[in-house]
Amino acid sequence: MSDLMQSSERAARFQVQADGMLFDYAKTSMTETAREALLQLAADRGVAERRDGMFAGAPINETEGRSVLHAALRAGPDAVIEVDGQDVMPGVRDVLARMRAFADDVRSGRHKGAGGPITDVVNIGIGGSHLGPEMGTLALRPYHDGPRCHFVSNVDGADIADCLDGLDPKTTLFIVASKTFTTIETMTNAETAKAWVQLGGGDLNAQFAAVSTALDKTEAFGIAPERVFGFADWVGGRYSMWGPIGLSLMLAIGPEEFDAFLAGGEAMDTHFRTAPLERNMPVMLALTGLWHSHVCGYPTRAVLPYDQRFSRLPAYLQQLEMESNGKGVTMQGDPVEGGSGPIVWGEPGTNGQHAFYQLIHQGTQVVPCEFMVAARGFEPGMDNHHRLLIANCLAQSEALMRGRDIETAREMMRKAGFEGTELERQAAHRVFPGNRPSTTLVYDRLTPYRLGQIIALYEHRVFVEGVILGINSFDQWGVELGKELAKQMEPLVSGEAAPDEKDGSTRNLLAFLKAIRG
Ligand SMILES: O=P(O)(O)OC[C@H]1O[C@H](O)[C@H](O)[C@@H](O)[C@@H]1O
Repeated sequence: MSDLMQSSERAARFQVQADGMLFDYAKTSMTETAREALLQLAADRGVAERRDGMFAGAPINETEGRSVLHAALRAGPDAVIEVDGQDVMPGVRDVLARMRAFADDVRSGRHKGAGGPITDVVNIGIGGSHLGPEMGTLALRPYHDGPRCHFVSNVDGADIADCLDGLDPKTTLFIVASKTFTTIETMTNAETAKAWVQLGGGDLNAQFAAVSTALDKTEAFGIAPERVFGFADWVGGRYSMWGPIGLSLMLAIGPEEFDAFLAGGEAMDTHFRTAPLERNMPVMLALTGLWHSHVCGYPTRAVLPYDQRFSRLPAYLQQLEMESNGKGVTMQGDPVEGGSGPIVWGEPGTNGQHAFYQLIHQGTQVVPCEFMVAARGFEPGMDNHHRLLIANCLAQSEALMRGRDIETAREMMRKAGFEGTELERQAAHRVFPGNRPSTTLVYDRLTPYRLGQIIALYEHRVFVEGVILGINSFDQWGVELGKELAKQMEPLVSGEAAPDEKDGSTRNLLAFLKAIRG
């Protein structure tokens, strides 16, 4: 990598700029020849055609026979997008208008709970009905001017108990967010919330809203139709924060800022649809990812936002990337060539530097790092913090690339007064192999518009990687088996049924638990 960087043109040739953002992939081992081959692969695998099919409403989610149209949720006022010959946009605009009206009512205090204006909103959902709004709400903290927003997802009672502690059952609004409205975690938490509101003298009718594709089920749960916000099955759960699933975010930041978030997403859609592949940010982010995972063979990648408000971005991207591309078979059901998409993990910088960066710098596995940093923060008078943040981000990618050789380490130890074998031993610990790849995404500030751009960037990146690997990025059959077995397991935990059919380990675990639980 250092050799490649000797070329004075490297940095300019290995970057993509789009609408005020810069994606640098110069600190990788990708050569011009490799990039040409990767671009050829993208063309051969039909990335552009598949992309156009997605935006046109073709049923590219073939295993479920569905279109993939989350982009319709952020499409501008003139868009016409057809599914089975029907324009879906009037429906999209209608539900968005209803969300806006509801958000305005709640935020202005016109829509009240039993105890007066809504002070707190609790989004009850999991997976795609949780991670997006939670990540986005944390990311846009400087824009919050609505009720406080909280998120409950885990079936562990600790989650909802800790959330409700200190909230008022007469002024808390619950949004039950579930595409299917059958997810056991969400339904269990929603029932608990219902009982809590009832016990506390709240107004069940006014203090519950629902977001779902299953309108019969929201009605059966007892949520008034005027507070049900529906969406279609062509919006995948992990791609859904742009529509009704984003209601909690809209309540926190207001409809206008939410519009800016949508506009950012749409701007990235336009870029993705129109920029030539070599200057297309999602395409180059995807090709860099595939270079690392499928050519270099690095099994994981770290997402390292130097932006504290992106603290939940790694978790969000874990679902987006691993639930989309963590599959062993192609669309046709054949084994995936070269393996599924990579393991994604990460933490905001600088925190990670004081924890797991040791392995990234000196461990024997190579972890491609995806750095992100804003040029400016939101904290007036704290630019000293922000300068340090940027400096650390840039220093890490430089250190990963340059490393430190044994001669330099020896020299350091000599200066520190070491000699002989002790000098050699101390020097060995101070060697950094270097030649470790990273990319860096730079943006001005984490505004709603930028958030929209960045999330759409990653969505399209996952799409491109999926197309090239031949994977259907829009189903998730791999989550089913565990759910089925959990259903069978519950009566064994409660003691209603005997675990005779289970394996020895599971029987042993159940017996140990039973001995404690009684
Ligand atoms: O929105 P829901 O239907 O409640 O689904 C919530 C989540 O659970 C499922 O098991 C899937 O793994 C996720 O893709 C989904 O986002």
